[in-house]
Order: sequence, then structure tokens, then C-alpha cells
Amino acid sequence: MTDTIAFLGTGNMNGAILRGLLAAGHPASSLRATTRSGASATALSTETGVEAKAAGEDASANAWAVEGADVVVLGVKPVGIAELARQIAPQLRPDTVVLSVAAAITLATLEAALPAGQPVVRTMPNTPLQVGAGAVGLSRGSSADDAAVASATAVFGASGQVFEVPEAQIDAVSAVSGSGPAYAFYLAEAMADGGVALGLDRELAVKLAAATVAGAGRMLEQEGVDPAALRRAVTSPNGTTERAIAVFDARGVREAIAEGEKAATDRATQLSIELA
Ligand SMILES: NC(=O)C1=CN([C@@H]2O[C@H](COP(=O)(O)OP(=O)(O)OC[C@H]3O[C@@H](n4cnc5c(N)ncnc54)[C@H](O)[C@@H]3O)[C@@H](O)[C@H]2O)C=CC1
Ligand SMILES: O=C(O)[C@@H]1CCC=N1
Repeated sequence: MTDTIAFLGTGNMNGAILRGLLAAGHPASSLRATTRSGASATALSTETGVEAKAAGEDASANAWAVEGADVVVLGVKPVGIAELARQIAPQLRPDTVVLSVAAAITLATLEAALPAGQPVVRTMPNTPLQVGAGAVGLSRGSSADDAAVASATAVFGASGQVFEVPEAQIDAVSAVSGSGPAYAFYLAEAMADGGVALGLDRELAVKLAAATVAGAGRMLEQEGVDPAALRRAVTSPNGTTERAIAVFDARGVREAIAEGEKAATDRATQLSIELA
């Protein structure tokens, strides 16, 4: 049976999950969404056909969305998650599965804000779910059984790959795949800027860089793929690519990416403490 899913705080991330579900054939009639402003609720409904209400204009909007839902997806910014969980607690059925997509909000914080025994799943999705190519890490709470995890997985499963991980690893998942699309876009921006410096028109440079990152991404989708092997296949001995990679290595690009991922996890740790 198709689950009824309520998206609370339908911005970039929850919007991507919702669009991924619709693209995979989930009926709009079994989804509900809330935003803060009336304009964004109307725009979302018009675009997707999903009924949406604005919590900024109707104080009962989140309660309306949650009423009778099988799964509730909390998608506001981390600072607002616990308050939203406390607000909707009275409307939850005991078996409603509550998902959070928020960085840094622990299962302990979520469970403390919800009724005892509520099944909770902490997730770290990414925006490529919107195009059916997402990667998601999730960790189950103390009352989430296999059926609850299956319901959580079904929210993402048709639009991406889902991996259950111990909660201690979810900040690392966030640093690799949650934030990761931004790193790929950053690479595309830098490649385009470099092309402009070499004399290409900006429009052409952006198209070349975007098509290249997208094409490389599609090659990476094959099962059991080795990114290093794909890189080596482009890198002719003593050719042009080798010179570019040598500059990246000399400038410490690999180390910079690892340091960036470490900084992302450090920020998550700091936020977890601040928002506990
Ligand atoms: N953007 C991304 O790529 C990813 C974001 N996340 C997590 O997703 C969460 C949301 O991030 P974004 O979507 O980027 O932010 P966003 O600002 O685009 O979306 C949040 C939405 O919640 C709405 N909102 C705020 N308070 C509300 C309330 N009380 N009731 C109903 N709606 C309310 C806002 O108007 C906004 O539309 C964060 O907790 C973040 O850590 C996780 C993985 C990736
Ligand atoms: O930047 C953030 O905090 C969120 C979590 C992962 C991606 N976006």
C-alpha cells in the first residue's frame, strides 16, 4: 500500500525528495507539504499538484499535514527541527515514522522532542534525488524497527541509493554525499572559469564544464565502478591531462578536499552540541 507522506518545511531538500517521489510515480494525492510562506505553498502546489499549506499564514498547517500520515519528513533548518517535532507530537499516530533530513540533529534530540516509543529515522539525503540519482545515509532510532526503516527507505528508494549506517558515521556521510553535490558544482564553476581565462566565451565554457561533469557522473553510475580507473583512462602517458593532474597534485587539491570534508564534520559536531 502507498504510504501517505507529509513534508514539513518543503524547501530545497524536502522539495527534491518530493519531486523525486513524484517522478518515480508516487501519487501526488498521497503527499502533503508545508512551507513557511503562502507564495511558496501556492507555487509548489501549482508545479507539483501536491496539496500544500503555509505554516506562516495558518498556524494549523503542520498539524493538518501530519494528521493520519504514515511518514512525516522534517525538512526545516537544523535550528528549527526540535521545535517543529514538539509542535507536531500531539498529531502523530504511535506508528507514524518520523524522518529528519537535518544535518547535526541527533536521534537523541529528536527522540526527546517526540512521544516515547515513536519510530524515528535520522537521514542525510542529497538534492540529486530530484533527478533520480540521489545518495542517502540513514540511521534508525531506538524504536524504529525493520518496517519503519523500510518505510523510510521507500521515501528515497525510487530516486536514489540508500545506505543504513551507524549514527556515529552520519556526519561523515553528510560531508561526502550530503554536501557533495556542492563540491561537484564548485568543480564545474572552476572548470568554466578556467576555460574563460583560456579565451572561451563564458556561455560556452559553462556548457562544456556542465556537460563534462554530468557525463562523468553518468559514467560513475556503473555498478562497482572505480573512479581512479576512469581517470586513468583519460590520462594518456605524457599527454595533456597528465600535466593538469600533476598541477592539482602539486597544489594539494586532494588534501584540500579531505580537509574540507573534515571541516564539514567538525561543523556538524559543533552544531549538534549547540542544538542538543
Ligand atoms: N540543501 C541540501 O542540499 C541539504 C539539506 N539538508 C538539510 O535539509 C534541511 C533544510 O535545508 P534546505 O532545504 O536547504 O533549506 P530551505 O530553507 O530551502 O528549506 C526549509 C524550508 O522550511 C520552511 N519552513 C521554515 N519553518 C517552517 C515551519 N515552521 N513550518 C513549515 N515550513 C517551514 C522554509 O520556508 C523553507 O521553505 C536542513 O536541516 C539541512 O540540514 C540535508 C541534506 C542536503
Ligand atoms: O550545508 C548544510 O548544512 C546542509 C547539510 C548537507 C548539505 N547541506
